[in-house]
Amino acid sequence: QVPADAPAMQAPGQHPPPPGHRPRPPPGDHPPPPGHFPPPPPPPPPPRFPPPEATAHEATPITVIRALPEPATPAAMATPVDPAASHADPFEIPHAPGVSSPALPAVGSAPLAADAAVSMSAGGGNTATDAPLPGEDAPHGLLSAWPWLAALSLALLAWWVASRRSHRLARETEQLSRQQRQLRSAHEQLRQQSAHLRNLSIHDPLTGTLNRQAFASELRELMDHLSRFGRPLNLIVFDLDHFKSINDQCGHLAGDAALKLVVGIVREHLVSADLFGRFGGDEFLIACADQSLESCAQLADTVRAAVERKAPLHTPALPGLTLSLGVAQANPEAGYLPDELFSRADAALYEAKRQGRNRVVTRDATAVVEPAPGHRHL
Ligand SMILES: Nc1nc2c(ncn2[C@@H]2O[C@H](COP(=O)(O)OP(=O)(O)OP(=O)(O)O)[C@@H](O)[C@H]2O)c(=O)[nH]1
Repeated sequence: QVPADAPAMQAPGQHPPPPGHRPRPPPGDHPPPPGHFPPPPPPPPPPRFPPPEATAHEATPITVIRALPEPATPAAMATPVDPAASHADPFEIPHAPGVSSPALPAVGSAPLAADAAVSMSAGGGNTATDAPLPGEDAPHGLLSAWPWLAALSLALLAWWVASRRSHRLARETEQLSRQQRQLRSAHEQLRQQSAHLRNLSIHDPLTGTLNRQAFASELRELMDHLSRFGRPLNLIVFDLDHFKSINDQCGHLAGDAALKLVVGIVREHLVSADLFGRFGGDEFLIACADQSLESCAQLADTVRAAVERKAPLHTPALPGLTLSLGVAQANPEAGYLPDELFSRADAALYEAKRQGRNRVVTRDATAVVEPAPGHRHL
């Protein structure tokens, strides 16, 4: 028996009555007759049961957790919801009669369920209607899929950016390639124009031979090279005989044709190492490297004879066209001085004119050379 003043010291429900305790009958009730046992007392409240002041909203997570483990059958889904039951617990998922409701986990041993309920409540106030139906993806599935969707979106964005960059680079590469081809073509045109201008600057436009300045430059280079080895260099200076009369009798164009004919004949007898230039007017120069004076004089006479033989056969005919040639040599004894060599060859030419034209005159370094009238140089 519990003393009468004991319940006043304890809060109701905080301390369960000891086992075997039977509640005190209300005042005025009669004690049960012998042999009659009162109904058993309700089970004591669990220690961690939500306090009486907890709202229905706070208890909702527990209700949802109870509904999740076992989905309702189609019959249960078709059963209308009992309004009374809704009033009792608006967040409880209705179930059909006869369908056993999933067992509510023991409150005192369900801390994980309580945590899950808290997390779902924080997600936006779940209600019984938010619970996934059979066949639907659970919100947890969507939540677990969004990182993959985000990664896929990032991958697509990266591919799009890379694709645009690749197309831009391809366009720029094509543009650069086109500009490179244009530059290469322009460079080739400039190279050809430069070569043409250089060709014009060093050659005589009428006959194509080296002009006076170019011949002099080439002669000095060749002379410097041969002087290092002590090899001879021969110079031929020749002039067309009575050329003025050809111009006067046959015309200036016939005079040009006579100049070209002579140049062509000379070319037929030269080698690539020889130099051929036009001194001016009807005078020309030939430089032959590494030959004896006699051999070079023989070459000069061969050219003379060819002009004399071919001129009458030319069209228009150039009868009486002959050459006078003077030959001199630069060697270790005579020295390698271009102007001195030219003076001796020019004196030999003057001597050939003086002796009657259409001939070859040679002047070696030991010969007494009568200088040509007037002072000429390369
Ligand atoms: N057709 C033509 N004539 C030229 C050219 N250059 C110079 N002449 C002429 O060539 C002639 C040269 O004559 P000269 O050097 O005085 O003497 P030449 O008549 O050859 O007589 P010799 O030299 O004494 O045999 C001049 O009448 C010039 O007008 C040219 O490019 N074309």
